[in-house]
Amino acid sequence: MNILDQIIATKYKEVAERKELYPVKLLEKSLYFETPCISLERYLLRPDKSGIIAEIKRKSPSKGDINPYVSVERTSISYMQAGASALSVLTDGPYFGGKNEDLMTARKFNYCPILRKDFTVDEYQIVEAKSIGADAILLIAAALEPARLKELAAFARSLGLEVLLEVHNLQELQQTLCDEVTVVGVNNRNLKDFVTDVNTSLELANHIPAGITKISESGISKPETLVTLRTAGYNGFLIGETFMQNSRPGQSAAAFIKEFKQLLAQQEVSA
Ligand SMILES: O=C(O)c1ccccc1NCC(=O)[C@H](O)[C@H](O)COP(=O)(O)O
Repeated sequence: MNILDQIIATKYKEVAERKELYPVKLLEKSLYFETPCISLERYLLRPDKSGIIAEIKRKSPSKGDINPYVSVERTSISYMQAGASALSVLTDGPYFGGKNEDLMTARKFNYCPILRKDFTVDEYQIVEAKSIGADAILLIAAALEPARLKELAAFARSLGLEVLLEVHNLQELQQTLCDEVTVVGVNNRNLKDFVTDVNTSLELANHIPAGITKISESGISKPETLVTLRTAGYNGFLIGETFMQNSRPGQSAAAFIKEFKQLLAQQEVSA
């Protein structure tokens, strides 16, 4: 059993418990059901933005504690002031130290797309995502049968949420890409050994159909890497650890984005 299998097994149990505690009828009373979602895809494609989705991540299976007592209010605001295009908030508790309240805090203080980064296996979690103010959800190809993934994607779209389809290889991409998905994320982290390699993104870039918004996820630690990924056709870059391992993640993001923009300007001059 790899770590993803373990997380998913825990998630099914958690969802069954939450359904009892907070029934769908209750979640549907949330005011966020009246609020239109902010498009992640649109923000990633905006030329005035960096394409960075800055993540709030307290801990992880690969690194253990990263920034367990982070202030979500301060960090989310400073990420957006630094020039991030969107926020990603890990809401999984057992493996990532997150909670729904983290996303609700980020929602309260920011007008920007927010990805609920969790391990979605059931429609209930999609209703929950909408009820806490998320704009997009994650569906992981390695965790779902293709037909089930399509069903969940269609359900998310029916609530106005965007779907980020996460793949690790060509087979997953070919099996799961469907009409309901317009944003694909390539995860550079091998979930068997946790090794990250951005070549995973570079190798898959040309296999993702034109018209799909492409995101490279995990293990990005240098602004130069973003330039390479952008040249390969990526529109978005999901970054957690690199920022979160700093006591002030927003400052780390600001320095990173400044350098990225300088590199892009140099690239334009020399083109
Ligand atoms: O981060 C992990 O250790 C991990 C392990 C198992 C499943 C998922 C995991 N991470 C979730 C993510 O997708 C990342 O948080 C995200 O892509 C950002 O990655 P990074 O910039 O490397 O923190």
